[in-house]
Amino acid sequence: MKKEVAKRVQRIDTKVDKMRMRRKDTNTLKVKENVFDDATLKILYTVSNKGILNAIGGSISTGKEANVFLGEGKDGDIAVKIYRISSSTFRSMEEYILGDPRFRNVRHAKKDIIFAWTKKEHRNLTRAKEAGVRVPEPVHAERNVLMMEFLGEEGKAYPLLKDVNLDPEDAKLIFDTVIRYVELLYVKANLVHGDLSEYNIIVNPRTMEPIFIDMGQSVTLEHPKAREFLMRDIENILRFFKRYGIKEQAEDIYSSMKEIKQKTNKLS
Ligand SMILES: Nc1ncnc2c1ncn2[C@@H]1O[C@H](COP(=O)(O)OP(=O)(O)OP(=O)(O)O)[C@@H](O)[C@H]1O
Ligand SMILES: [Mg+2]
Repeated sequence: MKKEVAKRVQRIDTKVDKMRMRRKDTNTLKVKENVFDDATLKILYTVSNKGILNAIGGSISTGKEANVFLGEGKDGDIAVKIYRISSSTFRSMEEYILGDPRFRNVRHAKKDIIFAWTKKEHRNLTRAKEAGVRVPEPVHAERNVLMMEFLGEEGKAYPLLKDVNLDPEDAKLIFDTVIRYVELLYVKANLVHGDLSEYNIIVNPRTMEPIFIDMGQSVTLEHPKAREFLMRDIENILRFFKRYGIKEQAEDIYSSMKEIKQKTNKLS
């Protein structure tokens, strides 16, 4: 048993080492920041010991705050989203803050915020799923590492909505589903995505099914800006689908959702 675990860790280690090597090659490499700092490596060991992640593979994406990798889970491919603890902006901040006794705990605080954020994304995905919204199935959150269903085939991620060629019929179908999901989130899950756009919707190219991703910033309706975020989400969607001849008004969509919400509340 121990041996097996060691083997798994070794596989993760080898992959990490490869990543490190590739880090030198800034052109091919997408991992610019220290994703695999010691703390994160430890987390990868932990989830490896728990049997959740067997190996970590190639980079799927490098974002502002997180990197997404293909991973090998218990039952096949999973997506591994790693929030970077040390971002470059934070490092320069450290220079000013470290050594100042008032901020003795700031590094700790920053970490805690990232961990809370990761957990929140996991929880938001669960909540969205329970409301009937198609999202990547959350697998596990550990510190700054979120593991979830990999949306893709044979190691290749499905495209984002922004990169899919749509005929007007598919566009209308996807649009209707996206609006239905926004409504389900709002009415059933009490959630607003908060960063919804063609960049955070994945499309299964075979079924043309839209899938919402990136829900770390999603807020509950108690949030003071929930309404503002909801309007912005709807407007982003309308802006994207305008090119396919869809010309609805954000206000109308919002009013209709609000009405349904009020009716649902009265019933319960
Ligand atoms: N479950 C998944 N399956 C396949 N690909 C995914 C999955 N989740 C994310 N991706 C890919 O990784 C990219 C980045 O993911 P995501 O949008 O969640 O983070 P992000 O935009 O980098 O976050 P931030 O900008 O806050 O750093 C997506 O655009 C998508 O291409
Ligand atoms: Mg994103």
